[in-house]
Amino acid sequence: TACSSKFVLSQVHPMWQEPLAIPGGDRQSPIDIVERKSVFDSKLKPLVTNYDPKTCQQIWNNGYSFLVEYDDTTDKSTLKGGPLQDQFRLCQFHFHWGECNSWGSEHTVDRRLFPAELHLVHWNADKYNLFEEAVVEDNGLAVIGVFLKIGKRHEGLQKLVDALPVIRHKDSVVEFTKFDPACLLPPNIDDYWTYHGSLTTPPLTEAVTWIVMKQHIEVSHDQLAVFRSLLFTAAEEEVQKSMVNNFRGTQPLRGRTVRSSFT
Ligand SMILES: CCc1cc2c(cc1OS(N)(=O)=O)CC[C@@H]1[C@@H]2CC[C@]2(C)[C@@H](O)CC[C@@H]12
Ligand SMILES: [Zn+2]
Repeated sequence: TACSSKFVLSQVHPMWQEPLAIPGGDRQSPIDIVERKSVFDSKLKPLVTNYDPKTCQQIWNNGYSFLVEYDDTTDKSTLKGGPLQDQFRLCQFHFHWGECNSWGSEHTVDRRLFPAELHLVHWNADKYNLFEEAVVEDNGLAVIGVFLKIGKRHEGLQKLVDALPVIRHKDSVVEFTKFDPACLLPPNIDDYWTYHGSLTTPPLTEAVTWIVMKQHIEVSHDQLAVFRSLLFTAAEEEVQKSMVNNFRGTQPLRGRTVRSSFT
């Protein structure tokens, strides 16, 4: 299968065609984070997350990943500090993963790939009124990235894993409540890399302050296997396609500096 060690990752085609022209194009994500080239910035503050599980609303398969969506009409689930000047509201989190454990993450660290990557998407509620407004602004979005590794079962993730079979097909949605996304963060969120980039799925807008955690979290092989049981395709389509390899390849750094909050 494609997962045998001799298979070359470059032959894995992401599920959507890269557009020819990209808005701006010199601040695209994801990137390869070269540890020894990242610059320690002592002015970077600790990240402050304040998530209210009661704002968790639903989980849906959007045909690219599955998104756990939060009520972002008030300041109940917020992110501030770190590299951020303003307060951001959590609107959704989702994951990217591979067809096997050899690849699946979007960012890489010294070219190292992880089996999956979690993205917690926030928008700047101090400056804008809606996610859709912020998504086209330089300082509009902040996304926390967390790498996943295969290891012991993640107890907090299991409630999410149990909901996935109900949303197997594209455009399916199910109510999902009282989930605290803080349980998906690693123990130490003070060590991270940060840089200016873009969304990694259309509209690919260059609106994101990326905050990539140095520490990963562990999930079990069986938990990640349930991610792979999802489908890109809608129920009525005759050919069903497994939702795997839903990651974008790394993009040119174009002179950007990656800062680190740790030495
Ligand atoms: C799952 C990857 C995904 C989906 C979406 C975004 C971003 C996403 O991943 S990423 N890696 O953070 O770029 C930002 C735009 C979002 C979209 C989900 C659907 C929307 C919320 C639309 O309803 C309007 C804006 C859209
Ligand atoms: Zn993402």
